[in-house]
Amino acid sequence: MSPKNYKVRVGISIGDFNGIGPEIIMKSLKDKTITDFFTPIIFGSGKLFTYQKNIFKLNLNFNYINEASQAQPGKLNMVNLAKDNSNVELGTPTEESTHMAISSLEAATEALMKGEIDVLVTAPINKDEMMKMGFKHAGHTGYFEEKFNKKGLMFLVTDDLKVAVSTHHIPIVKVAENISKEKIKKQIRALNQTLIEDFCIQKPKIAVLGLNPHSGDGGVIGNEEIEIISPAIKELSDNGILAFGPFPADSFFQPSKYKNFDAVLAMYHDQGLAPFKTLAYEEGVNYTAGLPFIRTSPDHGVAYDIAGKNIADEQSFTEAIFTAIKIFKNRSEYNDLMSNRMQPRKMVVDNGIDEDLPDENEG
Ligand SMILES: NC(=O)C1=CN([C@@H]2O[C@H](COP(=O)(O)OP(=O)(O)OC[C@H]3O[C@@H](n4cnc5c(N)ncnc54)[C@H](O)[C@@H]3O)[C@@H](O)[C@H]2O)C=CC1
Ligand SMILES: NCC(=O)COP(=O)(O)O
Repeated sequence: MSPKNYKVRVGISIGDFNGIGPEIIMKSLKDKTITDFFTPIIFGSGKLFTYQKNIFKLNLNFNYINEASQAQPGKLNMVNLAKDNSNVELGTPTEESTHMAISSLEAATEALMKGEIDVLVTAPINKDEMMKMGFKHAGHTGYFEEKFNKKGLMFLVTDDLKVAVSTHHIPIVKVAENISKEKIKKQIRALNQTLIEDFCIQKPKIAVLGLNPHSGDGGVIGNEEIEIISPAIKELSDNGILAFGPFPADSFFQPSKYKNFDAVLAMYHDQGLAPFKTLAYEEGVNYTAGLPFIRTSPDHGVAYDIAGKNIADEQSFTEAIFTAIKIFKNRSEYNDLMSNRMQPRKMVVDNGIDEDLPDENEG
């Protein structure tokens, strides 16, 4: 078990440095007492951050290191991935900034897998530019799934509202064919498990949204609710998981409804993220649940339109850091609790996050 005063080592990948990544990272770390709470380890470049900290008039001092294992508590550690000057063109992605985004993510992920950092917080990337440079995934989620050989669940969280999405970054025309009873069952189990293990909610109540308008209206506007979603919910609730629905998505996000549940499973990206970002934008955190390692990020993108203007709000990034730390501590406590249980009472915990979920058909 980590002692109570253990300072979690928070790895930070910098994303596209021509977006708002470095600005929100530095603003999140600007308070001199921040290292009392955790040990930051940025995978970036000293010269790049020195240049940008002057633009944003921030007074930070970094401890430059060659690898994460050299990080020191009490300091703003920076793994210096590039010794030369970087050409900064705030507001425009370049080959150089995209290349650095990939290097930073890869170095941070390696450190995470080697145990040199405890959690990873990723600053926003430009998926399109990364894919043009050979990166295989339309986002971090797919990248981590491949790296960790496990299906993750895109889970957007605040204290009050938690929304997961059944399909991730795929075209809308592919959504229906990527929804299945088995997949939804596994995702609800995964959601149930992450709520217990990572968020300390003992008996989570989970709402599931329908796919079609009015949840299909008895089948006249689509059959996925009748054939796929309702049977999945029924099987799980027969087995003790508190899953409810399918609810029509258009009216679900009234406070009097969503506040009755600990989390929501939406069927596709914008069905879940549009209401989430409307209700919880500043403090929203994107957490990739169900993986063996902890990764969070802010709930926004590279924001090229405001890069360099010194108006980017760092709150979501700060929340991403503290959410990752909280999950790390909750998970450690949960694991301690489970491993200390007396043998006869030990349950086999089906975390429901089987590796055999079919890949989303992105093409
Ligand atoms: N985790 C990640 O790596 C994510 C990456 N993206 C990528 O970002 C790029 C741009 O995506 P958009 O849809 O334009 O979303 P965006 O989040 O970058 O921007 C949407 C609007 O929100 C504003 N905004 C975003 N973050 C802000 C902040 N911290 N403070 C103040 N205003 C903020 C922007 O100025 C813009 O007007 C795309 O390439 C997308 O793939 C988008 C979401 C997450
Ligand atoms: N809309 C969420 C998003 O784009 C972030 O995705 P990912 O990079 O976490 O896969």
